[in-house]
Amino acid sequence: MSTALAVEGVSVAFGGVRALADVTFEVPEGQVCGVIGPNGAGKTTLFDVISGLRRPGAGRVRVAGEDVTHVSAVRRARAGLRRTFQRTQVFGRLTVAGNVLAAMEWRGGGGGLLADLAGLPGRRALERRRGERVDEVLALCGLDGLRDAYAAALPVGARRLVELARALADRPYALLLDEPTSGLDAAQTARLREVIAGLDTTVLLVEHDMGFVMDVCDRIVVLDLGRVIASGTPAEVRADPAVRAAYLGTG
Ligand SMILES: Nc1ncnc2c1ncn2[C@@H]1O[C@H](COP(=O)(O)OP(=O)(O)OP(=O)(O)O)[C@@H](O)[C@H]1O
Repeated sequence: MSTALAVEGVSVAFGGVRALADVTFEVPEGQVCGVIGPNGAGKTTLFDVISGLRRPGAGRVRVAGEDVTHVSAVRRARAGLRRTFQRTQVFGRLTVAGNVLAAMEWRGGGGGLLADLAGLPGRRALERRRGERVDEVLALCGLDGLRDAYAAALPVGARRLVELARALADRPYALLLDEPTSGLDAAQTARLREVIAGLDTTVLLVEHDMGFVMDVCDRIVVLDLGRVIASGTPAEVRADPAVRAAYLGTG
């Protein structure tokens, strides 16, 4: 199995605070990996480093074997590394379907104004394919009933699913999900679990809901004070005394 994401000896310091200290782990292609740890453990900083929003003081990030440590966040996203945020980022003035369509169009390839004017057959075929993909992704995320609703009017749980649909729209290589269940009700959480289980995309997720993490993840990395204190299958991590002490306070 090849490695989709690799974090190698990554360190980040904010003044005297070591947010990440020599963090190393890998996520094999197609696997779902959870990152857990108490508040301030460094989870958000790790996501910022992997997605390219923050340069590490030391270490490397590889995506599909390529060293992307010095590649911008936008170029990483264009290459198929997608991220959702703790605070949802959707276009409130667009409908749910419009949001998903916009996520497919931002990469370009539509042919631009000239192609629009000429109404090229290729462009029409492309639009039809995109329309079909929008429908597919909305159905996958349980949003078909909200297709024409404006994103701004939606409750937070539905907005989160719109963000997920946007991230999935053009079949990303890898997905980083930041607290994906926060704001979701039980039915939406169950749907999210199904969506993640059905993906063949590599997923790295930060999540506080332990039941969810244990359920959906193939492997889990545990951070505490910027260090990896354990990693392994959910069962291994659950049984690890260091994890119980640091994270669950039951050591
Ligand atoms: N921009 C910043 N400036 C200074 N310190 C920061 C900054 N961002 C994070 N830190 C510190 O780095 C450490 C790791 O923070 P980070 O937000 O990555 O943790 P986290 O695991 O995501 O926490 P939470 O679960 O609360 O979101 C914390 O001690 C935090 O206070």
